Amino acid sequence: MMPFTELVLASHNAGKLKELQAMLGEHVRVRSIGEFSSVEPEETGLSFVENAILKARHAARVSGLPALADDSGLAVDFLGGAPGIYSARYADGQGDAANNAKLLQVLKDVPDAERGAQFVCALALLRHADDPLPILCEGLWHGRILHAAQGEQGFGYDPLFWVPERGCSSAELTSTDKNQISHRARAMALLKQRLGI
Ligand SMILES: O=c1nc[nH]c2c1ncn2[C@H]1C[C@H](O)[C@@H](COP(=O)(O)OP(=O)(O)OP(=O)(O)O)O1
Ligand SMILES: [Mg+2]
Repeated sequence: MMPFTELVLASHNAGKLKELQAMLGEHVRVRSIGEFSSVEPEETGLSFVENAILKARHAARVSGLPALADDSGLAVDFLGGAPGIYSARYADGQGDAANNAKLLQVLKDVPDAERGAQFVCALALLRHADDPLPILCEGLWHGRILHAAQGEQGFGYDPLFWVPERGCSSAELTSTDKNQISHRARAMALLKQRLGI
């Protein structure tokens, strides 16, 4: 049984919000943090989990509702896991296109066999701002970094992420397909188990 009827999604990323809403919308009334605040808390944590908790805590505090946050990113093997928790800030806050251009440039001479990468997603659910025991779930999605952007769907690094099990980039998947196999989908499946929904 779902322990509450309404929750706030603590993300300012439209692509993420759409995916989370699609995965959760039939179970609970989903609100967006944008309805309550436009302030984005600084992501000062040193792990996905810490950042997810601090975003959820902020959202729970300003909304008075249970809050779910997603902290995610791309970990590239050749780069020792970078950009990782700094994925959104990889090109110094210039946005997705600049992040993607930088990644392609950095990996320019790296052969296919060394272009392995994983998307990482940490979800944190706080029942209230002072919840001492957040529910934490994570998901990984293994793939490879392409040599050029491919596809128009999704957001962020999707056009650069080759999905071996589908033989296309993540930006060439339909949203329905991506939402069944992605890092976020895996983390969400665990969260649903925890919530009994
Ligand atoms: O499925 C994905 N497909 C493509 N790219 C993705 C995905 N999932 C995370 N990413 C990238 C986007 C961003 O560069 C970083 C997340 O950063 P992250 O701080 O968690 O999110 P954000 O700043 O965009 O929004 P917010 O913090 O308000 O939730 O990883
Ligand atoms: Mg962020």
